[in-house]
Amino acid sequence: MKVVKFGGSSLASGEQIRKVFDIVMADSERKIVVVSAPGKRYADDIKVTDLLIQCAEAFLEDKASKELEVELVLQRYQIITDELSLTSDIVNQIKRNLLAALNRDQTDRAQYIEAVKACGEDGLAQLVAAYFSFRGAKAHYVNPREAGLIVTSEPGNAQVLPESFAHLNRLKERPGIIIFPGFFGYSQSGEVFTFSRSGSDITGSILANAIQADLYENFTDVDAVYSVNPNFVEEPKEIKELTYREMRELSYAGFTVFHDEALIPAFRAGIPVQVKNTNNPQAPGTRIVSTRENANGPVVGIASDNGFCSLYMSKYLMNREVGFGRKVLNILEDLKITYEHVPSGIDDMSVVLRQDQLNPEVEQEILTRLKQELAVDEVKIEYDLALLMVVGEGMRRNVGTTARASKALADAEVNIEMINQGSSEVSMMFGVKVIEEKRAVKALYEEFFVRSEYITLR
Ligand SMILES: Nc1ncnc2c1ncn2[C@@H]1O[C@H](COP(=O)(O)OP(=O)(O)O)[C@@H](O)[C@H]1O
Ligand SMILES: N[C@@H](CC(=O)OP(=O)(O)O)C(=O)O
Repeated sequence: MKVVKFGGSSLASGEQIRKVFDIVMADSERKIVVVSAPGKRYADDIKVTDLLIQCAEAFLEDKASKELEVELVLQRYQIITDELSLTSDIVNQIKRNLLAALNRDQTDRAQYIEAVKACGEDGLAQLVAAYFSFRGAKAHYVNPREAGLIVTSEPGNAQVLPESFAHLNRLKERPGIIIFPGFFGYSQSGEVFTFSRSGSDITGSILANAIQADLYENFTDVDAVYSVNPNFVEEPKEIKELTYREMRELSYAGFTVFHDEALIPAFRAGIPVQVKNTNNPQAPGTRIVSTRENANGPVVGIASDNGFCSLYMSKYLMNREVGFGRKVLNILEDLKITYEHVPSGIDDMSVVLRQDQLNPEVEQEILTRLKQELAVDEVKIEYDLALLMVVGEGMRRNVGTTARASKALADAEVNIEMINQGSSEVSMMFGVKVIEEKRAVKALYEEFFVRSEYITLR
């Protein structure tokens, strides 16, 4: 049995949904189909989830444009329905559900937005199920509440609760193909909560674990996971096979093609994940597994992400002060700030954070508390950093990878602000200024994928 997830780009139009139908019907093992909300049809298009967020905000603020915002959402479903020659019944049903969410109680703002956001996936799952039936397939929509997908009550950041897996396991006994909306579940008290953005990947992985699927197929709009972001380098090398650890590091560090939290449920059940292209299903794609046999050099991929800052502090004899690091992290915990890395020296320490967690007041509070409570000699925050992650299980066995990476960056005149060879042993992090991000990624790609191939060929 297989679980198949289709991303928003695979469901953005009637033409795309026809491809989805053909893919699912081509393999009778494809039992559960997880769908996202309609995504972008072209570069400047707006995803339905973003339209829904705008819509919820317009209702909360009682803006004059609120009816128009509803129309924009419904239009997307109407166009798809027309393209698939379905009757308007399905759009009327989607409209009723959306209006019910929009007209609900607004006391809890976050909860209100959650309920509206989930309408994107929920409506499209109903539409896709109607289309499959129209084409003569035995398929039906299943709601996550009815199926027992129970999650924590964290708006936009829900986590699956363990009891869900036993409930969802029963889905495999249902006849026909199940069309399941991704991205959200229900709390124990029955309220909708969504996963973090792009979280339909997580739903697919949870379902694959729950039914002990043989494979979790994740269909998107690229032929494979590439060794570097294809928006940075033209026609980058495809990755054939990756381990869960490598993929988790890469997706967390910027490979948006697969959600970083989506690997854990599949990994725990030992289910391989295959990333494939809806627009080119013949392409083999990328397989994510526990152990990898193909060892093509120490590095498998280079990811990058920006929007980070570094909180730097120094204090003479910091190394001898018991509890210094804990006190710094306590201050951040008090302010509910998460951190990414903590590179440190004898007398200094940096904490790398996502900078959207700071504002002038929070920044001032951190600086004041560090000076008053820890008596640091120097403290400063450096903004606009990009983190580059060089990933590969082969790095554990190879000597000199760090030297090669730093030389490549030096040759490209990229100033390295920070290096952290993490304890995971499969990754190495470089901090650079955001303006140098692309140049740095290209230099590393050249070093590990272009130059090394050239050398081997010769
Ligand atoms: N290393 C990478 N390999 C492949 N795609 C990548 C990589 N890094 C970023 N991407 C981007 O991820 C996109 C697919 O993810 P996403 O847009 O979320 O798809 P979906 O709509 O299927 O959920 C690709 O079109 C590509 O631009
Ligand atoms: N529609 C949601 C969830 C999702 O997974 O979308 P996509 O498959 O288009 O990344 C979002 O935009 O966040």
